[in-house]
Amino acid sequence: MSQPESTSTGRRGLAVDGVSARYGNLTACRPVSLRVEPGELVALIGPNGAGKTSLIGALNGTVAGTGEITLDGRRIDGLAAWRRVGIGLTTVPDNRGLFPSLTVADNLRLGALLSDRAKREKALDDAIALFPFLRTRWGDAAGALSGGQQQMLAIAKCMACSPRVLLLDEPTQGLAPIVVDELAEVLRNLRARGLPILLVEQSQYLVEAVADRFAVLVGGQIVHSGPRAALADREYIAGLYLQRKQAAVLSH
Ligand SMILES: Nc1ncnc2c1ncn2[C@@H]1O[C@H](COP(=O)(O)OP(=O)(O)OP(=O)(O)O)[C@@H](O)[C@H]1O
Repeated sequence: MSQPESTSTGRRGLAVDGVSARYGNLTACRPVSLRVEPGELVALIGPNGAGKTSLIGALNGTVAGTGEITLDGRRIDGLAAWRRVGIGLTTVPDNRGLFPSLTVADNLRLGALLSDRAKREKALDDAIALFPFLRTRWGDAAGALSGGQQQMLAIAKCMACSPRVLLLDEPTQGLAPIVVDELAEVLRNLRARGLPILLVEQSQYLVEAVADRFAVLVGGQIVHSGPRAALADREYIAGLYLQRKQAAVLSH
């Protein structure tokens, strides 16, 4: 990975320039560039195995990668994963990243641990304010919550880290449509607060409900990007997914 963390462009939000993701000799995602501005929700869609989760991993530092990642003008690609979280790059992983046997309270406290000490209590209070039901489940094991409530807790845990950007990997997995609507409302609310959000999602329903822009990742490459309105051309988007069959999906 490239080293400097100090370069400041003065530009706010998330800037991704030529970021790839690798597992040893396997390239899961070729160099990708994208921007997520403050108050913007960008969706990354694509077929299974396209490299979406791997790209999220390269951004948050849990998967090896190359390229430049800049958050609010600060280069972070040379930093360890935990330091990226401390700076404000937070992820809700596809498995939600909760500790099921710990209480709701302790999951949130763990989330807040990486936020600046002086801001920790306020970050925790803000996270709970977003999801008031959490107070009623404060002492319950996270694993005892419904799937939808666990997803909200996972987002609240990230909010307790005082995020500057939120990465969300397939949050609708296993959720009933009514819960997906609630999730859409939560994401719109976070976006309205100015938080940049990068959403990886298979559900076109959620993407159409919340995204400002989208990009299609196929075979580890962005093959198309556009405003939300362009998603209406479902036949075209579906055709892009099919390119997967023709593309050399992974290079070794
Ligand atoms: N830990 C790993 N080690 C080796 N290869 C991996 C690993 N994780 C993913 N891959 C490979 O990288 C490629 C991209 O996978 P990835 O999970 O990033 O795709 P995806 O677009 O998120 O797919 P899905 O929507 O099914 O989660 C796949 O071919 C996958 O087999």
